[in-house]
Amino acid sequence: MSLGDLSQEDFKSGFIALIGRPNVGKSTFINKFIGEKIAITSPIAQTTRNRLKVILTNEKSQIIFVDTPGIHKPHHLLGERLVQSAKRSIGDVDAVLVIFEASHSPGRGDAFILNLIRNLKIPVIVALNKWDLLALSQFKERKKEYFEFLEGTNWPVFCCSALTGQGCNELISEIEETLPFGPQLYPSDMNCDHPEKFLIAEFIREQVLINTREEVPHSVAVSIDKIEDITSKKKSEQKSRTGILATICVEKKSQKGILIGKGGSMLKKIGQESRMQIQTLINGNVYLELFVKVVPDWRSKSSRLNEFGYEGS
Ligand SMILES: Nc1nc2c(ncn2[C@@H]2O[C@H](COP(=O)(O)OP(=O)(O)OP(=O)(O)O)[C@@H](O)[C@H]2O)c(=O)[nH]1
Repeated sequence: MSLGDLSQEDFKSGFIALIGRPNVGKSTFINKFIGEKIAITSPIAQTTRNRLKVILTNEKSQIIFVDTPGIHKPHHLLGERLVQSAKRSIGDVDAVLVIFEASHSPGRGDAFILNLIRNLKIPVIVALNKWDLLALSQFKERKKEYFEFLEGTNWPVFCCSALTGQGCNELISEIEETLPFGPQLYPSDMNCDHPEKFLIAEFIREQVLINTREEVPHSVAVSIDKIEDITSKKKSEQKSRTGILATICVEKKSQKGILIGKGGSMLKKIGQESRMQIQTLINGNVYLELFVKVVPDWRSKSSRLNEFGYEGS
């Protein structure tokens, strides 16, 4: 672990918040920038619930990305907390990367975000993401629509794809350029401010979202009950192994049934797929045991939200 040369005068460092409607690709950008999977992504909106800081360090700069939950009109207490959390992030950073989904023309939700950041006193960079979904014949028209939509802002605009990486290097150079001069704030080998336990829970939640689609989504939370070294003492079986016990909490009995699936098939699939991801994260073998518990209405209960780490203001 090493900190950069703090006396280096031309080093740049700072925090940049990723802002955008749910599902625009904020987490996919973060993973692409870092070159490994840290933030969870799924086709279901509002995957990101906690503020995750992801750190990208090189010889010239340290960029600290603050992933935020997608901004939208809230429908319940969890939704309100997510939007509060995203708004709070904007107040604490050196710059904002606002992401729009270029596969659609700008709409009312985008205008809501634009109004939120229009008068900010910090630099704003615009990413028109999912550019890979556009046909060549749409490029010119879509660019024009967004330039009109952003009129009067003077913000730099990048057409890119967080999925393919198109335009991402240019975006990183612009962010580096924008950040203030300052010392390295985190060690060079640290790329995330959340403990592994949190990431493990997020990987399991991601597989629940991907595999159950619309049937369970937002009423799921994962708690990690135990992580222990279960490496066999036998000389012939000396491969290191980590045992993980986790509970998936849902709001309704019917959701528990969906999660377990016929003969336990769904839970088995979720377990197998999240285990693969966790093994890559911790670089070792994993034995994962999952339980499903019904906690009625947890999203509307303040104490439960705090327990799962969704802090209020
Ligand atoms: N085709 C394409 N798909 C993308 C791109 N970026 C993200 N996606 C997909 O869009 C979906 C949402 O991406 P996320 O990164 O989870 O979006 P998010 O903004 O973090 O979502 P929330 O956490 O819900 O706010 C996933 O299925 C991604 O694979 C892109 O550049 N091109």
